[in-house]
Amino acid sequence: MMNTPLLHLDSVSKLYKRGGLLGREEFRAVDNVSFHLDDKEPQVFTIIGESGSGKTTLARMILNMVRPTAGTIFFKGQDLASIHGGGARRRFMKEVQPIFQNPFEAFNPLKRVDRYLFMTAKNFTGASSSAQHEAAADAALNKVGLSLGEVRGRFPHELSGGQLQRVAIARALIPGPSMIVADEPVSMVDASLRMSIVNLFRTLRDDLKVSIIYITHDLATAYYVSDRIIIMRKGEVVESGPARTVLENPQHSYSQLLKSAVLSPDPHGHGVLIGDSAASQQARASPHPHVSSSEPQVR
Ligand SMILES: Nc1ncnc2c1ncn2[C@@H]1O[C@H](COP(=O)(O)OP(=O)(O)OP(=O)(O)O)[C@@H](O)[C@H]1O
Repeated sequence: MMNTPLLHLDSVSKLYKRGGLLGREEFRAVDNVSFHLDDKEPQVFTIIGESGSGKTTLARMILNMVRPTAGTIFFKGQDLASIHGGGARRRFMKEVQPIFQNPFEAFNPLKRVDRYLFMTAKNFTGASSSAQHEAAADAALNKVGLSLGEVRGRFPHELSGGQLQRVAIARALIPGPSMIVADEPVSMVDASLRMSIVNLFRTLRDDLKVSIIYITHDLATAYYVSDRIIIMRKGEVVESGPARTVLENPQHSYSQLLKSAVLSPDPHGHGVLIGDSAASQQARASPHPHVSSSEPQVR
């Protein structure tokens, strides 16, 4: 018998109405998406696709911030639509934590970042003394390679984008979640630091048994970090499966285009991930390393 999945999306769609009074039409931002994450083995599950493919809408539905128009999302067997009231919401938020694209928007510029950590500890760990809140904040910061000493009293603008995104990840860890939904978490981070952030996801998966939903348009980090991948296009899943299989042997023409954008042929006819060579230096210099004018736009 299959055990209850951690997360299960069953034929999930989101429709928006578009246009003015005349010519108003329904637009499918997410179209009949189904997948599940196993409860036993934590994974980095990547949702990849170009701009407008519905990734953020899907993330918001998984976070229970947006209701699907059709279909059902289950977390540990519970239908998200059945979560009502403060207590139930808090229990869900303790289990499923978000990380957003721009840490400078996620933190109020006038508020010291350590306050967010203390508040999260206060709200989610049951600890009541400020010494306990500080200990929880420091422990979470240590998991992302920082310490309370480094961020204490600092305002967001006093940290780099990479540091601030680490603080956001530390904050997300304080409640002890079983899943983190990270929507484009590295696109505002300096290219040279991206790999260190996605590496962190693997550490969290292995050491803390947290499942990560990694939403991105960045093929290089996706290829490197993912256990499983779904590729979205215009709201639909066009391909899914183990990351290596999908990216090494894409079946769908759109996935093949994606592959050609991130892999370059080597003399033996195998694809080579843009890695350590001149190509990667060029990739680091460019905000969209996998995109060149002759290749598909993957944003
Ligand atoms: N609240 C809304 N009302 C109407 N249309 C919306 C709404 N939210 C998203 N959309 C539309 O749904 C489509 C999918 O958007 P979504 O943000 O999910 O895509 P995405 O893959 O995350 O793209 P990006 O990487 O640019 O954020 C887009 O065409 C967008 O304009």
